Amino acid sequence: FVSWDLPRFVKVVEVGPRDGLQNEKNIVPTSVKIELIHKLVASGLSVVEATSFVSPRWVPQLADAKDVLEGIQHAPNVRFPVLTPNLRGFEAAVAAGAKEVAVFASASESFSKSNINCTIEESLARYRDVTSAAKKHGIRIRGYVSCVVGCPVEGAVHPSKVAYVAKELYDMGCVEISLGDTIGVGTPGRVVPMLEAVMAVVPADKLAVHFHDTYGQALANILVSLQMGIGVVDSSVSGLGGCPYAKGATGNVATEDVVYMLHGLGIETNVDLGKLMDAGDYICKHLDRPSGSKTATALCRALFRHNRKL
Ligand SMILES: CC(C)(COP(=O)([O-])OP(=O)([O-])OC[C@H]1O[C@@H](n2cnc3c(N)ncnc32)[C@H](O)[C@@H]1OP(=O)([O-])[O-])[C@@H](O)C(=O)NCCC(=O)NCCSC(=O)C[C@@](C)(O)CC(=O)[O-]
Repeated sequence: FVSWDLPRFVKVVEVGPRDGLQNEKNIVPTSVKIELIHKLVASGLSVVEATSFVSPRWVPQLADAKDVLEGIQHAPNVRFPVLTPNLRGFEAAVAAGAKEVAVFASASESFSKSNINCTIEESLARYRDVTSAAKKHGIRIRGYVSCVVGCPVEGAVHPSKVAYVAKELYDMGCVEISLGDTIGVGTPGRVVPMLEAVMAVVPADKLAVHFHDTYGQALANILVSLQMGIGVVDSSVSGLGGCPYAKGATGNVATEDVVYMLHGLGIETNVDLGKLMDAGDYICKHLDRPSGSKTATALCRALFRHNRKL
């Protein structure tokens, strides 16, 4: 499966405003979320996952989903998917103007229970209702599979379980399946067999990868995924994030680091790294924390040294 034939273009799906901010201790004001989204769009990103229409009791950080979605300036050729865990979330999202939604299942039974309070089969039944409603409304629907290599409770997850859930989501009408290493334990040694199993049942051009960087393996995992034919990569500006129901998991791989690697490989993204760093700087200043992106940190230091010499 693995080859050096890399894609010429990779679509970067920015998940910072959703995955990045869902785990923040302090509630980020709606206006800051909207400004962050606008800055991310200004950097050239064409898909920015904006928020989640989930229970505010479960994820209070995103209780302002409706206001965020309604407050965004919708630009042509830019998509703003939102997470919907059930029909109720789907209906609220559509009422607020969503044109794309995402459902999220798990390859691990324990994580399904702790994240969405139901079994894998129950979640798939809910998502069949959501996908059929989405088809009626002409809404694009993405499916996530979480815990594709490891689960915070069960440990290693067998590739066959990931393939099963991915195929179910694909068969019910999800047009893209994002494979999430929710706790960031994967290495290329485990990611390759997982992708082989999934690619045997879902075409590579319908897959995306979503790596958290807990063990610093995300870029290596992305590179092998590209070599295996994947052309869509999820990431979070400044490496924000973590899942409230996966203790110890850090943020997604930083978008700045992904873009730097892709450009270094000669792969186009349409993303302007400088403008992306502005977006990262904006949210990090608001959160009062340094960037989780090694690229942003190194480029800022280099710029500082350069300016001191002038
Ligand atoms: C699925 C539920 C709702 C089940 O939650 P539940 O408690 O089993 O369901 P419920 O039907 O009993 O509802 C509980 C309360 O939520 C309300 N409710 C019910 N549905 C909605 C809705 N859509 N929007 C707003 N409110 C809703 C409902 O009305 C009720 O309100 P109350 O009577 O207590 O006032 C809950 O477990 C939930 O919201 N979970 C979401 C958790 C979450 O967002 N986790 C982070 C997602 S990240 C992830 O999954 C991984 C990913 C995608 O990033 C990829 C990766 O990194 O691997």
